[in-house]
Amino acid sequence: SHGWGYGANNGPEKWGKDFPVANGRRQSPINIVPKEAQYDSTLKSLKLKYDPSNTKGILNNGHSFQVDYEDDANSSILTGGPISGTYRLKQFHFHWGASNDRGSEHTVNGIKSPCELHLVHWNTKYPSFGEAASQPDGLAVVGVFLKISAANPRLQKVLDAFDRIKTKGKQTVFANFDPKTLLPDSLDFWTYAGSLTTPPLLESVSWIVLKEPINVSRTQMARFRGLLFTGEGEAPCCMVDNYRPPQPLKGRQVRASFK
Ligand SMILES: NS(=O)(=O)c1ccc(C(=O)NCC(F)(F)F)cc1
Ligand SMILES: [Zn+2]
Repeated sequence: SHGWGYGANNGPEKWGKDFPVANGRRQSPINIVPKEAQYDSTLKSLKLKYDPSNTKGILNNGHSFQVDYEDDANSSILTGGPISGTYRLKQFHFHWGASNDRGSEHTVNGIKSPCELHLVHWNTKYPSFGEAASQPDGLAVVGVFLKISAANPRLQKVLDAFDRIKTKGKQTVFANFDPKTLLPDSLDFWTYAGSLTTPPLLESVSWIVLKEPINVSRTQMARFRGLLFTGEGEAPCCMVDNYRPPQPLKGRQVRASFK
């Protein structure tokens, strides 16, 4: 059967058929309107502590590529910000467009970025990621926008792995990568209660979207677009436009950690 994807027949407009929560009350992504975000002085600063030796590998999962981390100890964790307790890093991945005018999931004042990084963490009050993913306070995802600028040397190691994960299902060894190197100087953020942006669209995510983008060059973006949605031996389909558009806010409040 044809699973979900980003094509005309299985894309975001069709997900509600198999996943009715697609029309739920806390869906992601959203359009962020900075002027309507409420500054909340009680928000703590974000604390991210990552151990590069936890890096497990890099995988083309047919929707994006992700870098997976060991999560059987509190060595790569997120604390502070809007969350209470300790959340462990599970993986990070990206969403991007076929051209530089689109690709991000969150938008700011209706403006799309060419790419968006998601660092996915789960609440250690639950026994596992899978368990946490079904709880309203189970996950915390840090979103970082990428903007076209000079080449970002911190992305090079990720890009250099693409030749080995070109097709769906391929994974390769990837070691000692510190995701902290992908973060901007400022950890100022917007935060709101949302969901996974891909099926099963579970409403379990505390979203933490950084205000400051990181750089990516046109050439580096072109290499993202060289990955394939399709598996080896299938008619090749470029992995591009793997983003869900903004969803209705439905009365939710977006808070800002900064004035
Ligand atoms: N794009 S996102 O919102 O950061 C995002 C993050 C994680 C997952 C994920 O682990 N899906 C598999 C699961 F949990 F079993 F359903 C999907 C989307
Ligand atoms: Zn994502």
